[in-house]
Amino acid sequence: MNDPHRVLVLNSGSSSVKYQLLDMRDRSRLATGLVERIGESSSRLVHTPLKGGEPRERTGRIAGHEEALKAAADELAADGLGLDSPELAAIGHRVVHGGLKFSEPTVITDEVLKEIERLVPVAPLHNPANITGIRTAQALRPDLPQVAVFDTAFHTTMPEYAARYAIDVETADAHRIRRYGFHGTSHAYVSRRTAELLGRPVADVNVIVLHLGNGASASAVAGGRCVETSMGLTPLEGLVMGTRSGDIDPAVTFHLKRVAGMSTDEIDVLLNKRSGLVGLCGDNDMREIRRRVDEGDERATLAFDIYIHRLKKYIGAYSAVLGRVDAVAFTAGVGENSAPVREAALAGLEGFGLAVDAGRNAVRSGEPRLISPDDARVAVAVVPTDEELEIAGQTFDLVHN
Ligand SMILES: Nc1ncnc2c1ncn2[C@@H]1O[C@H](COP(=O)(O)OP(=O)(O)O)[C@@H](O)[C@H]1O
Ligand SMILES: CC(=O)OP(=O)(O)O
Ligand SMILES: [Mg+2]
Repeated sequence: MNDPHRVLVLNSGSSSVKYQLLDMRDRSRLATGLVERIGESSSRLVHTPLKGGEPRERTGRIAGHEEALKAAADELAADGLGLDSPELAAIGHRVVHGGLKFSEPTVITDEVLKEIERLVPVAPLHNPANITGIRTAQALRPDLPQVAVFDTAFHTTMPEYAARYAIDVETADAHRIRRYGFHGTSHAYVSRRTAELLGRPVADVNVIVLHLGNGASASAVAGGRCVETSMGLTPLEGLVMGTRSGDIDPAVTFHLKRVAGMSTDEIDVLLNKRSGLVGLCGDNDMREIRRRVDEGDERATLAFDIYIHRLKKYIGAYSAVLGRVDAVAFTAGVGENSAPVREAALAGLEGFGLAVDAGRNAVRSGEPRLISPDDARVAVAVVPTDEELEIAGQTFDLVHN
């Protein structure tokens, strides 16, 4: 009989769950799925069996993450890929905040789960969903190893001068306040794939990775090691995001408290859920924003310009941090799909050796590709991220060795 060779990956977000079942003998996907708008009346599950069969969609309220995972398990079972299969080797979980303790993929024990719970205040949108995902999976297959792969892990190589905030050292250390960074699985995968695309060893290549999804972050990766990233103690710092403000003067929060009479919780919701693109123009989907920009909508245009301006500042800053940049790589929903964002982000940066070829930029493809002109000093690439494949690989390596 075959050794167990399948890995289920769960990527539980604040209001969605993405899942993939992979066969690790050839790293192929057996099924993928997405449950979105969890907790709303308009929840939707889309399940795609990849070895025969059409995508299936289910709509109607899915109350919480536990129900979402059970629905996903039912869909897998309907394809003969149920979680009860002896071929399943492990379940891999994306865990957003791993704090200082976790710099490697980790088999989840009660201790590990406790530490992930302790970190809820610094990843309030993400860690609770990750914990529910782990508990539900444990209940379904208590005998299987469950592995946590942390968003923060790749950033633990940041030098102290990049990771430490310039605040009182004793206070910072007492509360473990420092910059952790997130989306690390994606930054690691994309920087590696970018080096492959250039046909050069990772160790020789300096890359700026722009992970532009609903959450968004930039990283500077020197020879495969992260040296700087835009998210901080929590996934709120840095770039303008779908619903998050990114960088602001921290005194804005005191002002909102003292002058506007807002509570800490209200400010938290304002900055995490009612800011960024949605706060600026009412939409957080870049497709819709671009449609409005093309129609001359002023609020959407200003939102787009603010988004691009912030991105440009980070590209400039990370060019200085790296000293020599070999490539800029765009990834995640916006980075992979929005040619106007890529074009605008690099416009005027010829002095940095950065340029986009309009024809190449317009090509739609799921493959890693260059969009810079042949004579460009710095390569510009679109590199689709695959957090699930990366998590599956790390999970399988850990339980197999
Ligand atoms: N064709 C497209 N053009 C522009 N933006 C897109 C397109 N497809 C998706 N997006 C953007 O990608 C975002 C989702 O990115 P994704 O990486 O899936 O985010 P997350 O993992 O944070 O949910 C959407 O909110 C939307 O703004
Ligand atoms: C850490 C983070 O922001 O994740 P996401 O983009 O999935 O919200
Ligand atoms: Mg994402």
